[in-house]
Amino acid sequence: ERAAEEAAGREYMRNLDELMAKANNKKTIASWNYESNLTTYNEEQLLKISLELAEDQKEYWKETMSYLWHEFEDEDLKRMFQKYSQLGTAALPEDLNERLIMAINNMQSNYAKATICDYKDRTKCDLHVEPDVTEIFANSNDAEELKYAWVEWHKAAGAPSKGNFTEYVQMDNEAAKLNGYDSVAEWWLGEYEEEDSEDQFAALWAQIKPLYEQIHAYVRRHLRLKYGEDVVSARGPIPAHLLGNIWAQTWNNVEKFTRPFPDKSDIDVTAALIAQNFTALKMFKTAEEFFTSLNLQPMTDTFWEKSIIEKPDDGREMVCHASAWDFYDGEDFRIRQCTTITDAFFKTTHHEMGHIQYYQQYKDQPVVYRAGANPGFHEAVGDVIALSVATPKHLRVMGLLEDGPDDLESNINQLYKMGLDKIVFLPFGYILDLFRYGVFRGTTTPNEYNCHFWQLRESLQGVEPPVPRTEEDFDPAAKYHISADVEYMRYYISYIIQFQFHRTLCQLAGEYTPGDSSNLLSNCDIYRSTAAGDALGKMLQMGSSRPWPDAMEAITGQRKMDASGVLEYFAPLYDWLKAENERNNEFVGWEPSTVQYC
Ligand SMILES: C=C(C[SeH])C(=O)N1CCC[C@H]1C(=O)O
Ligand SMILES: [Zn+2]
Repeated sequence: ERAAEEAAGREYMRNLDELMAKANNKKTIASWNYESNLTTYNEEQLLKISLELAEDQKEYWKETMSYLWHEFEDEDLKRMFQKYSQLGTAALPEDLNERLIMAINNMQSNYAKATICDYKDRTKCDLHVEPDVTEIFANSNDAEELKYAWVEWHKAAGAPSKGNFTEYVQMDNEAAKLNGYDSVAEWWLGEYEEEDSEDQFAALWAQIKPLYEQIHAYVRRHLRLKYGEDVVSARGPIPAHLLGNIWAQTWNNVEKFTRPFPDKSDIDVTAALIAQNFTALKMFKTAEEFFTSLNLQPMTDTFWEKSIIEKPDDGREMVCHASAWDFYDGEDFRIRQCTTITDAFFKTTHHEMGHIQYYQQYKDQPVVYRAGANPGFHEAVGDVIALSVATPKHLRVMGLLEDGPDDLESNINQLYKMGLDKIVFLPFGYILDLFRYGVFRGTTTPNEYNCHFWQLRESLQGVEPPVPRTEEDFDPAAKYHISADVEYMRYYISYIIQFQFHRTLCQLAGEYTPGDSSNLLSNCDIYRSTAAGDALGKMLQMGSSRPWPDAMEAITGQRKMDASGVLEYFAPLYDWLKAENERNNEFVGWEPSTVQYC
């Protein structure tokens, strides 16, 4: 009797999966069209298709739940039914689902359309976050201009979304409850499939914090030397507008005036890319060639046909924030990014192509398994490749860096440059969803959003706003992922596990042996290693068919996420920073901010 039920269930699953592939394809096309051209028509189309699909999903769900799938013997079949038993936002009554979709669309389009005026020419008011505000933070050394741009961007992109954000929280929490969760926080944490995920995330931060405090103290010293004691205090948090990035999430752009050994050759990849006449297309082709050198997949013909790799100049409003898309038909995969010729975008191109590679590797899985082993895995793939690309050794292979010494000082400079990206990002990656968990759980209410956001920014990241903040401001929405309902813990996890993956792949490539200091992990380049590529590809093919510890074990032999990879990679820098901060009698850590924001 039960065997017959399981057989029927298996047949039902096969049909449902085909139906969902077509439904997902239709919805993804509507999303792509809207985000690529934010017209009212495209928004109406997206809403109509989303609501139709939600009604269909409700019907499928009733049939799915009519099977006694909890008692099935086949673990894999049970896993598929379990995933389909999660209706998601489609569980909402249609009117609430419409309110949720519109709240997110309103925030997303406010963010995409937000502009500020030029500091020097206040009549020029068409500066978007990409590329204009990004460039101001990359290039300006004028603390007043940076403060102006910071305040104007947060006014234009953050404050207007406070109402929509509150509506979104209410609707999304309603959906979470209909899916059996107390709030969206538990829904998002459920994607990591472990009872103690929150404790795991906190334990990872405890491992990393000492390293972060050292690089924070070192950077604060050099900013103090540059901007003066009354702009950057000796023992307080760092003002967020001086760190080379509008969100202060990575500090690469302060590298050029804070390097440990300034007289060593500078690795300015941006200048080299421009000198070598790199175009957006050449960046993409170069990144693709790294993947194929590992015996991984090239991009499909449809990819090259339908991706948008530069901001169209037809004056349309669009979502520029880089994204990679799976259209669930095994052939149509796309990237949309408003590429500019910079080192940052060279990294982003590899990052996005890592998503596409994952999509292609798991394209033969049932639709329900076409996802990362956990969300952090999806964000780590491209970054693992970029860790090899960023080495001086590889940059020389690509002719982007002339020959230079491989001595300790150059190595510390290189590690410092990587640390401004990878170590610095970790507290930022951690706090964005610590904030939203509090909001979804109701421990952060709408009249204290900004206060709680900045309390987290100060306590974990050691940064403070450049000017006082009030609850008229809503600074979280000035960050894309908050305005676009994109979970963020995935990046925090990625920046930790990518070093676990890198360490294993480097050993498979014969580029690294633990304990052998003649081949540093930070100088490993897995380029052309099919042994590394095959191991990575095998893990990617699993998609989300198994709990993520199985995927982690498949590639690293471990079943745990831990920061040992990060700490091993940056060990020489950690030692150097500790000695340097001691030598300068630098205060490590930060005292409470004197800026009013609660
Ligand atoms: C490149 C993407 C698209 Se998935 C991105 O959002 N990233 C990649 C690094 C962290 C995060 C960010 O920009 O905030
Ligand atoms: Zn990504």
